Amino acid sequence: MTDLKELRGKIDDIDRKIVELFQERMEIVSGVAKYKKEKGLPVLNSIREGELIEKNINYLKNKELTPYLKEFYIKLMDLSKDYQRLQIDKAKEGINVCFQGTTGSYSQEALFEYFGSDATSYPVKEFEDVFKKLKDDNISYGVLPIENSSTGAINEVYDLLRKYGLYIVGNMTLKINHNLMAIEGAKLEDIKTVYSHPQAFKQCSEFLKDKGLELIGYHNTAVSAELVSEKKDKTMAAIGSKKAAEVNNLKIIKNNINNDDSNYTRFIIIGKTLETSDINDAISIVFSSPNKVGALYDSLGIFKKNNLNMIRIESRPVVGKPWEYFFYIDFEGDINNEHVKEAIDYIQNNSSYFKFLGNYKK
Ligand SMILES: O=C(O)C(=O)C[C@]1(C(=O)O)C=C[C@@H](O)C=C1
Repeated sequence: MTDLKELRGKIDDIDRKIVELFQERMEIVSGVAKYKKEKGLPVLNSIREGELIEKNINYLKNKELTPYLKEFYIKLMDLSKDYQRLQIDKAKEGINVCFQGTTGSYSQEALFEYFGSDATSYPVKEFEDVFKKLKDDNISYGVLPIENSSTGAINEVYDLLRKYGLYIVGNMTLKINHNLMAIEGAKLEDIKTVYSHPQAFKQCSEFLKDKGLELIGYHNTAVSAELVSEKKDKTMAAIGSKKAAEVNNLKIIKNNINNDDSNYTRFIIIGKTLETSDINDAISIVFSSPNKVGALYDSLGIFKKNNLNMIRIESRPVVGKPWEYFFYIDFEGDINNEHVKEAIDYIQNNSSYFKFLGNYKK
């Protein structure tokens, strides 16, 4: 009879190999989790599981083991899925993102929409602080509003994108519903002063006009709500999101006061490095053309020549050079595409200033 010790010795040798292979498999599975997270794919793929079980059963020489091997793979892939979910959750938890404003601001709402509610959000006072804060090792990304569908570009953010060597790595659009809010018991007739971001005043100009209200521009809609809540003054109101009213214990006196019901703000996500991925389909650049006949025309023509769809153009003045401009262009494309490279090379070589701002998902 074979010695039990000897058999166990053989099992130990096999197990060591299994552990090595198990570890190797789980490391690959972790890569699959990363890919699935980026593409927004579900962890479970029943078709792949079925195919994998069938294929591996075919490798079996001892067919008596079929149900055992089947069970083994079902359990193995359950563990694989558990591990993938853990990796995805860990990646979300680890993300620290900075935004301008305070709890309840639209930027924070955009941040949670983009990164998920497990992300840790850090508020800062000014737009520029978001850029500065990204120098900290523990902050990975920043979220900033870049344009509104009713009032246009947020110029300060455009200017800051040139000043700092950071990249646009994503963008997201949020529907903005502004509300007039005040402390409990206050009525519309009591309100004399309204605090909010100047952009919000513009977006609610129809509602605000002819009411004799004093409008005081503040850093941010949510900071305005915070102030009104602190002052406990019935004559003061703020304009901001429903969330800002909730977190500051304010009552909404009038909801949806924006001029246009389809009021959207587009936010950009900025990061420290250029992030490339095969799902990225939008590119942002900024350049300034020499002040001579046809220079801008030629630069823009290169997009048509390369069959690239321009989606946005903004201009900002070059301070110190009257009537010279920086042109910000967003166009569809992926940085690895030959036509994109050709267009970018042309603009770079024919501009007095050029900066690549990022390649991200539209
Ligand atoms: O291939 C995949 O899509 C995986 O996620 C890997 C794996 C596996 O462990 O083999 C895990 C979960 C899926 O349901 C299918 C297969």
